[in-house]
Amino acid sequence: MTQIDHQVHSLHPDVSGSRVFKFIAFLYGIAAYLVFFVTIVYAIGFVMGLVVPKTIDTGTDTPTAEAVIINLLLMTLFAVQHSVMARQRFKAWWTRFVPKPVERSTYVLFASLSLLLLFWQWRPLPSVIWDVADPDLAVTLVTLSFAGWVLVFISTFIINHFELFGLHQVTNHLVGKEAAPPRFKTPLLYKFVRHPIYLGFIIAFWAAPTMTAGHLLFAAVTTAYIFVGIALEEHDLVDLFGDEYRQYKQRVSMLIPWRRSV
Ligand SMILES: C[S@@+](CC[C@H](N)C(=O)[O-])C[C@H]1O[C@@H](n2cnc3c(N)ncnc32)[C@H](O)[C@@H]1O
Repeated sequence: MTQIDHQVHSLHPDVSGSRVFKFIAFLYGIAAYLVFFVTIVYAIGFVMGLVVPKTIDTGTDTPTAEAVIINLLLMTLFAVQHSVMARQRFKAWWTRFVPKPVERSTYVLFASLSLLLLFWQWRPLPSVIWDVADPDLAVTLVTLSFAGWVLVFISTFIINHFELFGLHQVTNHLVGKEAAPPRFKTPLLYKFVRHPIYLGFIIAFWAAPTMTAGHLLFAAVTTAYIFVGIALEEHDLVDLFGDEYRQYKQRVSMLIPWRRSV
């Protein structure tokens, strides 16, 4: 290091290890988690058409073609943000600017904000595709949709809820604990399907007693995106865990427990 470099370094010391930074990072992690939590709870109301002021079937009246384009753009924005920011190469690049301990929280925050934008700007397409008349069947579908959301929540805890949403990372950083390297796990539900969280989303989105064109567009595009997301995620998991993950793929089905192929 030259004399000048040394002086510059002394003027701008690395603050990421300081106690103040650790505490601010921790508060940021909590704030990002709270934004995520509000977003996911809102998502349940948005998709199921319950309680929240703006649902998948309400909002500004928009001509059909325009509504489809706006909705597709909103879903594409979420998909691109969510997939690009999850890739190892992107993480390696942007942790040059974003401190590593808050990388996951920042990802969670951006994903939540792009979803909130989607909920806010989503245009309804009210044509009814199906409307279940039988009250028992309608209640069964609503229950199934709730069960899908419950499956999502339970599965996040089974795989590691607090690490998935960044709280684990900022807490470890606060108390000065080294981040553990990622471990391959197949706890409980992961012994039956490789992607219980995504399965929960698919069930929650499709099990609807009244399916409008807008809801159908949402369910179809998100399901297609889930399959793309699975391909990208599994590519990374094979890179990370090698044969252990390859064998898991052969042993355990993707989404449907009794079907090997999916
Ligand atoms: C949003 S979670 C979704 C997990 C899974 N795809 C599911 O649907 O339940 C994505 C994170 O879980 C990690 N992951 C997925 N399966 C895993 C496994 N069997 N063991 C460890 N980590 C896993 C991925 O690397 C990724 O960081």
